[in-house]
Amino acid sequence: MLTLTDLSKRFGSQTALDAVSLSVSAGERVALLGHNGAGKSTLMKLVLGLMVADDGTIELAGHAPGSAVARSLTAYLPENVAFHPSLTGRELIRHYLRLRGQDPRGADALLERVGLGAAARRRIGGYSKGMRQRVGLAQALIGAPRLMVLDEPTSGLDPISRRDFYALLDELAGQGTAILLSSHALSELEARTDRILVLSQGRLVAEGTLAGLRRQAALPLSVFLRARPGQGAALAIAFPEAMVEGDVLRLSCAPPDKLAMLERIAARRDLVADFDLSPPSLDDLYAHISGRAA
Ligand SMILES: Nc1ncnc2c1ncn2[C@@H]1O[C@H](COP(=O)(O)OP(=O)(O)OP(=O)(O)O)[C@@H](O)[C@H]1O
Repeated sequence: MLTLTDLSKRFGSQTALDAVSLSVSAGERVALLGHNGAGKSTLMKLVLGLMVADDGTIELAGHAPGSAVARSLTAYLPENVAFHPSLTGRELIRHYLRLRGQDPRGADALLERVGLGAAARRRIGGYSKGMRQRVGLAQALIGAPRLMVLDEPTSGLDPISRRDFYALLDELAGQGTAILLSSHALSELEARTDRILVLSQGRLVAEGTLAGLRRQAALPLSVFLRARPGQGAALAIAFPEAMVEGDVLRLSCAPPDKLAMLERIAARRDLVADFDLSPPSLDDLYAHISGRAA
């Protein structure tokens, strides 16, 4: 549905994108991750035809970005949606439906779909940030787009609204819509996207599923041991490399050494009352990927 090949964009001496190649298939949910200034918005604006690349090519189902066909296939939700505050949600969506040559009576169903049915007759000026984001999403759903480009769509949404939002994306992807969204937070993308692309200083520095990125990074797991009553000192001697954290011992374990670590713990069941294994957090993983890139 979307193919970028060796895409570069410079602003004066600033390289915003440096030879980025990627693709998004129909029905695929792809997340673009990166720090502030990594190039995410620039990439999206190029895909939408709002800017022209210095080098490289973009194809949307074989069409050039910004062409009439490409525009009709694509929907966009900008990072900061700004709508006229004195219009109601319903008036606004009716307006956009008319602009797209569609029946304005479809507005209520669209607002219902994004959870704004009850607020449809209220003025947007009185909406919360999350509600304005949802109006933006309703607007992006007009015309059943084949490609949705969503710039930090979940910023300002509370956890329940985020969950609802990703459920809606699942539904759209299930109907074959290709989705490219940007985010700062790896932690919110777990199980919600098919592929993650990490941009750093305009370059694509990592690509894969979350599980694949975890495997590539091979970050150590944390192991927490709790001693049997009165056995704390003996346990610390048995695991001399451990750090004492309150009433538990903390060890670090490389992924290939997991089984050996379990055997070692089981061998000291006379000292160990309980243990926990915790994989590296998504924030650790992201810090590792972006740190390595820098
Ligand atoms: N119109 C512009 N003129 C000059 N420089 C720009 C322009 N747009 C973007 N840049 C620069 O290009 C780089 C990438 O910016 P971009 O907005 O694409 O990053 P981003 O990943 O979307 O960041 P954020 O997460 O903060 O939205 C930055 O260094 C930015 O300053």
